[in-house]
Amino acid sequence: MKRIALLGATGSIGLQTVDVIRNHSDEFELYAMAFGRNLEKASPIIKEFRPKLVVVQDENTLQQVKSEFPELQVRLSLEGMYEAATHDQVDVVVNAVMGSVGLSATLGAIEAKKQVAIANKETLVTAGHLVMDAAHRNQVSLLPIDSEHSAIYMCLNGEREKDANKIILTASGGSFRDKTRAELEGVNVEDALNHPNWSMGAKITIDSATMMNKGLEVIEAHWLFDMPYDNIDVIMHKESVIHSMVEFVDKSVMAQLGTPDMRVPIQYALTYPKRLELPDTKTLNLVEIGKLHFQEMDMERFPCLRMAYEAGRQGGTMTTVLNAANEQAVDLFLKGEISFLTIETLIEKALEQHSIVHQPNLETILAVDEETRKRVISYVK
Ligand SMILES: NC(=O)C1=CN([C@@H]2O[C@H](COP(=O)(O)OP(=O)(O)OC[C@H]3O[C@@H](n4cnc5c(N)ncnc54)[C@H](OP(=O)(O)O)[C@@H]3O)[C@@H](O)[C@H]2O)C=CC1
Ligand SMILES: CC(=O)[C@@H](O)[C@H](O)COP(=O)(O)O
Ligand SMILES: [Mn+2]
Repeated sequence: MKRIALLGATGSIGLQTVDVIRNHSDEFELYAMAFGRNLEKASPIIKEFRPKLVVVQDENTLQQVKSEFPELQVRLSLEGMYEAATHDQVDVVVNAVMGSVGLSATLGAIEAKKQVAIANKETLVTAGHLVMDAAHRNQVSLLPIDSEHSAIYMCLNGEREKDANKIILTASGGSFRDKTRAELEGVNVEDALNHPNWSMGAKITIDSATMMNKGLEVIEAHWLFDMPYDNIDVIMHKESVIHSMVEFVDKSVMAQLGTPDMRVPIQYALTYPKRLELPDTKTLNLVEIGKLHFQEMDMERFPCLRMAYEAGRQGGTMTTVLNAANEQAVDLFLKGEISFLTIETLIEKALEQHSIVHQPNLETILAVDEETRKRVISYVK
């Protein structure tokens, strides 16, 4: 029985992880869970699984949980997530919170030598060198949940690291794939949240529409698979059937395919190296699909992807700024305070105005993150 600490339990990945745990209750126990403020979603999970420890984002939510579940141990905020992630009864930490707020829990879990299943890509973008250094020191392997990285992990299974030549990430194109830049002028939040293939949380759905999601995934792949940026390609593949590919030194290419269902990579990260049945997911029917399409990425149409490659190549705190500026700008867009195209303008400005710090420690990363968010707000208020 694996005891799981699930961070971000009320989100899109969190709820699908709960589903996986429910379907394999003989293999997994939900020992601890963290969420923000969504008690409506958290309450039924607590009732069903009776976790030993629950972490919430603020005092008000903490009081509500305590009054509904007086016997529960409830903790607050970042310290609480750290406690859940490092708890001596926990075997596996699933990090499915949104944003760089997940960083200290990831680092804590690694130092505590937990198995870490990571959906929280912002952790790797903001501080990939710290996370990977901790993982190597503690001999902890990070099991990716992000669909592309799970696909790459599967393609590399049993291969020698040095035989992999290139990673090819596929991009769906998001909600505005077929729009020109001029047509993006008038788009609204509702349109942007309408992803063609995946049902996901709001922030990542906007990232997908700006193509920043793929940019973050390029940086995530760089750290997870120790691959230089020049050897990571992105291609447009609108069907999201091929989740990603690896080209080897002999030009053989391995791809991982499946219908878009995040429970597949979530479950694989929990069961690796074995697999378990996933009965209610759709079988891939290539004959029904008929054709798969591929297209080169246009860096002028998708400047967020260009900025992510540039920030990744510059390294140091540039990716911290990229991530924090993006999180802040997307938040402003979701609140209706800026237009869709202003997201990329704000990120570009924050990157231009930042003086890089090389090999930043955790303190510097947290400071740059906070300062960048404030700066982005100051550009519009
Ligand atoms: N959704 C998907 O299919 C995919 C997601 N990912 C990645 O997985 C991560 C999660 O994405 P997704 O599930 O879509 O996001 P959601 O927005 O759906 O969920 C985010 C979760 O994090 C919680 N949360 C947010 N801030 C805090 C905080 N300060 N303290 C505690 N909990 C917090 C939320 O709580 P509450 O709602 O209660 O406030 C919620 O449970 C992201 O990094 C995303 O990029 C990667 C690949 C696919
Ligand atoms: C499901 C998943 O992993 C998302 O990150 C997905 O990749 C979004 O798709 P695009 O960013 O390709 O639109
Ligand atoms: Mn992805």
